[in-house]
Amino acid sequence: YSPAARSVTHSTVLSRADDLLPEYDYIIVGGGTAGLTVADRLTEDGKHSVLVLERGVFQNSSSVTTVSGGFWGLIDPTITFNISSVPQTGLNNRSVAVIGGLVLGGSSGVNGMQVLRGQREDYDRWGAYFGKKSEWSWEGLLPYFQKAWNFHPPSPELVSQFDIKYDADYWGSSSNVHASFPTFSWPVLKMEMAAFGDIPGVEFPSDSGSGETGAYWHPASVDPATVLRSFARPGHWDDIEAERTNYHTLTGQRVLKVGFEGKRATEVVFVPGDATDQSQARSVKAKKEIIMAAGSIHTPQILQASGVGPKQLLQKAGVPLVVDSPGVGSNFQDQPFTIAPSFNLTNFPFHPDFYDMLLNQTFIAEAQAQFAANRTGPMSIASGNCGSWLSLQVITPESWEDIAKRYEAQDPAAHLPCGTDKKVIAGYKAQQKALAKSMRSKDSAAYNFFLRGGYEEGSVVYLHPTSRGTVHINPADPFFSPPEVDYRALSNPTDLEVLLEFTPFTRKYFLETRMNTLDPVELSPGADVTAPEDIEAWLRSVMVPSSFHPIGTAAMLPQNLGGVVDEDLLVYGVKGLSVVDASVMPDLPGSYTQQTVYAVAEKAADLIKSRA
Ligand SMILES: Cc1cc2nc3c(=O)[nH]c(=O)nc-3n(C[C@H](O)[C@H](O)[C@H](O)COP(=O)(O)OP(=O)(O)OC[C@H]3O[C@@H](n4cnc5c(N)ncnc54)[C@H](O)[C@@H]3O)c2cc1C
Repeated sequence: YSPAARSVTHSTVLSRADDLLPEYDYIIVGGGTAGLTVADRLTEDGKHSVLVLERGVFQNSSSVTTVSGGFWGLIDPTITFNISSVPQTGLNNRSVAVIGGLVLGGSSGVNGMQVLRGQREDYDRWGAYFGKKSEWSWEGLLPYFQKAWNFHPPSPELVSQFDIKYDADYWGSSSNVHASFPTFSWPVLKMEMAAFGDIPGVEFPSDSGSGETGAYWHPASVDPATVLRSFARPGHWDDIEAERTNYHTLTGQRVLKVGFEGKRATEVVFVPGDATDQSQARSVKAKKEIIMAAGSIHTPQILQASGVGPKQLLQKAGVPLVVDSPGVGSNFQDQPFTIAPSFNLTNFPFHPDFYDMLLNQTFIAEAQAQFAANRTGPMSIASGNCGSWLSLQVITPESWEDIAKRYEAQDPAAHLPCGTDKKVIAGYKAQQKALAKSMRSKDSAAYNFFLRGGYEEGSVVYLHPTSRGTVHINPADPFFSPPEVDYRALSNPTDLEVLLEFTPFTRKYFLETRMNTLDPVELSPGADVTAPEDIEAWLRSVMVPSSFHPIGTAAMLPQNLGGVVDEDLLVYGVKGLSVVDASVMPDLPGSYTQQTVYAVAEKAADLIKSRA
């Protein structure tokens, strides 16, 4: 390979689309978390040529790299997309912001850096959709979780100060993507964590990666050598060991569609990122495979715009049909947030705390000086490192069985969008059975309280919602208009039933454990809001249907269950096209999503190499 290219780092970065080779073995659409992981693995033996086409650009500003606080990327509009969702009828017709990374490295470059794995049952459930022999299981994925991360244990001082449990056997040490702990943490967290143990049924597992429920400390995606964000770009793109002339990257390019010869995917059509029409469209060919990694919001858009999607939607948009794949853009899931009361701890003897880092100028100046001197202290904390991941049995010992029973008895079509395809309904029926089982399992988490370490707390995430949304191309403009994103929040009544249990449980945590000695006063919705209908009204007014963990829009499920990809991650009905990003997860793990995305991508790379 000898294109006119400049090697800024180790992947060969093409400065212009004119420098592209006419043909690559593999083309990866989206240089995000999954895309760069797969690109790195496919190019490491030097046998295959790979092109990554990414809509964002290389960006190494402080909003990408800064660890402290965790969310500088989220608020930087130059490296994120921000789409308004369809107004949510379940949320008083509010539209909510759909945000993800639009930068080389994708959402791993803007996320909150919390590294969590979910429960064993989550991955066994995925495999069970295909049958007992599936290699998608906890045991099947564990080697990929280990391969995906380079684990650095917490310091002995942190371990003894906070009673942190960890077991390095659940982790690996060879990846360039790092999982590490801060060098400092907020003193109140010791008590906040211990207080979970005052609640019957809450365990303290041996490691955050052991696949169990309970209260635990977990690492963040931070490189401990530099105390900068560790993510897919440094991990799988610029820190690779030698320049790879077979690994090409072209940034600032918006992929519009995949082109087919018959049923074989052969080319990718793209335009410069700022183009508003197709006049500058060009294409590049793939010999072996086109690999979709544009994330759960844009992978379904590109597939639909390419003719792979629900027939009626494509007809409406005037997109020629390549294969009727009703699951593309259905089965959309994310984890609701802001769904439990928040409390102010009015008798608070712990100093410093999380709020000092926000409000106390003297403390902030000291923390900055300490970080500048040796990269330690409060500024080494990202968005948090501990909390609880608890089963419905723990949350509501009285009602979990009734909730599961009522959910299981639902007509699977009843709460899906009108006109949902029969196969997609069958897929939901299978999920309904599996999720009802999870509701009854003490080894599956429904509720997550993530702790920040301040005098005010109340950040709760619902891990396994039952409502299903959609991501569809805008029929008026499939290519340039953002996709229509509809969470269909609270469309399944089981979600409200579960969420109504989160309020009394969270109150119990503050008022009936050792937390009570800190004189907690409820801030929102307020102690006088106790009737279910009032809590429901509050939920509908404040709930956000997303924790930025979208999945499921190109689900790995059997084809008769509305699946888009098979167990090898190949798109049904066509040849030479696969999906490797978060959209293949058939349902959510009981955790945040980045750790799983990396593990799935590592496995995807092996699957792709095995068919090379
Ligand atoms: C603000 C935020 C906070 C989060 N916090 C956490 C957390 O703390 N812990 C956790 O575990 N998870 C977190 N997540 C979720 C996690 O980061 C994602 O699940 C994961 O990174 C998704 O990886 P992906 O490969 O599926 O997609 P992405 O990493 O988003 O990659 C998709 C890539 O495709 C590119 N692209 C899109 N459209 C096109 C197109 N048309 N042409 C070319 N390229 C295109 C995008 O620019 C992007 O680079 C967070 C996510 C966000 C957005």
